[in-house]
Amino acid sequence: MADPAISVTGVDRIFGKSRKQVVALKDVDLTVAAGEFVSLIGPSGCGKSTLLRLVADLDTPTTGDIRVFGKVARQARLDQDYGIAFQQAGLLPWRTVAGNIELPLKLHGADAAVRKNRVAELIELVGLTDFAKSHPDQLSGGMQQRVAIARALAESPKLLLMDEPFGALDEITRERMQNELVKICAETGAAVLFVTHSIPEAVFLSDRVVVMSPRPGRITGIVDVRADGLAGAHDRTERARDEEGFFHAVAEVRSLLHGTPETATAARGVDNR
Ligand SMILES: Nc1ncnc2c1ncn2[C@@H]1O[C@H](COP(=O)(O)OP(=O)(O)OP(=O)(O)O)[C@@H](O)[C@H]1O
Repeated sequence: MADPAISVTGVDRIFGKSRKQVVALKDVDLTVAAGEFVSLIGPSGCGKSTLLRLVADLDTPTTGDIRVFGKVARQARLDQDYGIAFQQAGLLPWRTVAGNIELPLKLHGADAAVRKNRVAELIELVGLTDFAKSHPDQLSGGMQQRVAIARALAESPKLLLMDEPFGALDEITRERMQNELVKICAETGAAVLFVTHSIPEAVFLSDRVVVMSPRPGRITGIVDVRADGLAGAHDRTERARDEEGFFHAVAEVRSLLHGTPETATAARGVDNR
């Protein structure tokens, strides 16, 4: 069987020493299958970003093991096995839309013709063909975020790590971006680990929603949205937002977040394949 996109085994992350110590993550085990969309949700400070940073090898666990497509996290980073998109689009203001998307390809030595074709493909994928020559300050927040997503996809990663990429957007733009992300994932087959504070966003986008508790950050339950009758994340359409299964999954995530799991939810909470 193919290696999972991510496997996190027995991970703790403790910051600082002795009395000033912060146990940001404790006993975290999580597997994200190839092509699977998994969201992390939990109160502020529960360690969501820390977990994402560990997977991206921007930080190192105190104990435990992290693999990305079967490789240690550092090797996966060196091999550019994933794309990253964070809340701030982080675009270079002096480069055009095309220039920003092209950057990772340029840094990694792709030749000019390859870069040109790939950038044109990506700009079309995120619907910004008319803005290829614009600069970031000429774009709305949603458009900037689309550029950041295109840039994260530049090297066709089979995994995307996204930390509240739509957190700064208004509700309408946010829903539109969620719909686009579903389409992009269906087209690219990429797995996603996605941090969010929004329950409906997590449910709409994900195959599974991982609920975390604060201090020390642990996984308290996992809601399999497909078990509520929704299509897999790649096949979701706007209509899913009105389905009964959607509301049921939202209620399950909410009850786990508030620490009042229903019996069924608690049973499903240990489902971590
Ligand atoms: N470099 C660091 N040094 C010390 N403590 C840290 C560091 N990074 C994170 N922490 C602590 O670890 C805990 C988890 O932080 P983290 O940013 O992962 O939470 P989060 O769930 O992403 O929060 P939010 O939803 O507010 O973004 C917090 O208590 C935070 O203060």
